[in-house]
Amino acid sequence: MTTTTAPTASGTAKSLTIEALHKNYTSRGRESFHAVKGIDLDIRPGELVALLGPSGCGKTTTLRMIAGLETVTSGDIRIGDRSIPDLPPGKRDVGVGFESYALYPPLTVRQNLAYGLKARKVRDADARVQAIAERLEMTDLLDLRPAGLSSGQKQRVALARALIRNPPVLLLDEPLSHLDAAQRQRVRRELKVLQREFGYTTIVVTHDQLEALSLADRLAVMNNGVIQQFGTADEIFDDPANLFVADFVGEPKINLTEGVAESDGTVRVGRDGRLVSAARSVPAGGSVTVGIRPQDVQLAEAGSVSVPAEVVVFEDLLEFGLATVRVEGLDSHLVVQTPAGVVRRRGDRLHLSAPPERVYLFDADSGDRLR
Ligand SMILES: Nc1ncnc2c1ncn2[C@@H]1O[C@H](COP(=O)(O)OP(=O)(O)OP(=O)(O)O)[C@@H](O)[C@H]1O
Repeated sequence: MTTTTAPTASGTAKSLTIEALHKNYTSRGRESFHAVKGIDLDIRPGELVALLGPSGCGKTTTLRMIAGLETVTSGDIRIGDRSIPDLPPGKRDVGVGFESYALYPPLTVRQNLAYGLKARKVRDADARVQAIAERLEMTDLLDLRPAGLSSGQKQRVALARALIRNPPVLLLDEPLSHLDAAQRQRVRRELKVLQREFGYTTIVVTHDQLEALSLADRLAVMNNGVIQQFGTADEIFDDPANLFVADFVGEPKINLTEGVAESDGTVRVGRDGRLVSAARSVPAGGSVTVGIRPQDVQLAEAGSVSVPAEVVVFEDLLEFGLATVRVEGLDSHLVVQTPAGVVRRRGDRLHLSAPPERVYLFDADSGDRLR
């Protein structure tokens, strides 16, 4: 396997490979907790991967194992060809942007940023501090001490500290969560520019999908200590591996409803509705969970294979509209995205359909995708 690519400003970009990684937290007198359950990830040199998942799914634990802040229960982590679980954190070639990573209180931000560089006798340490501070819009913070910083300011300092060493691998845990909206957008863009420029192989942990989509080359969607799907945003959005991924990724949220597979290959939805799905591995008469994204719902002719519905509420969001509709025989409403300028009113009757490859079917018990 090749593990290096073209030289970048930071030297040579390195791959990051994770194999069968497990973490079992054990503490005396307490039940052990299996937080990470066999993760595999193959991250290309210079690639930015977002680790996306709900609170408690094991994202931070995974990052801490790569950084060496947490021991590995089993499995391997390699940077390039080098296996790192037995190396101390300082020898791993990893830049860590964790908020909790303490700054030295008596030193100013400038001194904190320069500290590691000076310890390694880097000659242009002061110039590098100045340069990174300018890129992250934080020159005004350089002469302050950590105790005087807001949480958003601390976050930018943590990011600067991770970047300043030009590490081949960069690990960022919720790097923008405390910034206000405008700042978040600017720092996000700058982070991406720097990451591209210097070729850091990067993992960003986030539970914010917009952040993940805008930053990442590929997303790893995680739940319950397991990677549920690893792919580009389009792959994950267009071809979700299971019910969890379909439900977790996408805004507005996917419609999920119960359905019954018919012998003619259609799926019954509600009392009178039917849809065509491209899924073939569904036994006739079987109960399934049907998933359709609001963006994929189309209007159909009355009498065609479709789902009759009635508008309950319409929201005009300028760039598009959202119609919430009631379907006879379904417990919950469906949401339909409509093009800009199309106005629906309460009581409007519609016939809904969707392209067959966009009508996702999931096993009603396991949530596995039926194809
Ligand atoms: N030191 C520990 N001992 C025991 N259990 C732990 C320990 N640290 C974390 N856990 C548990 O492991 C699970 C995963 O935690 P982790 O912090 O990795 O999740 P996360 O996905 O990063 O969540 P969040 O977004 O809330 O930080 C959680 O259930 C957490 O309670």
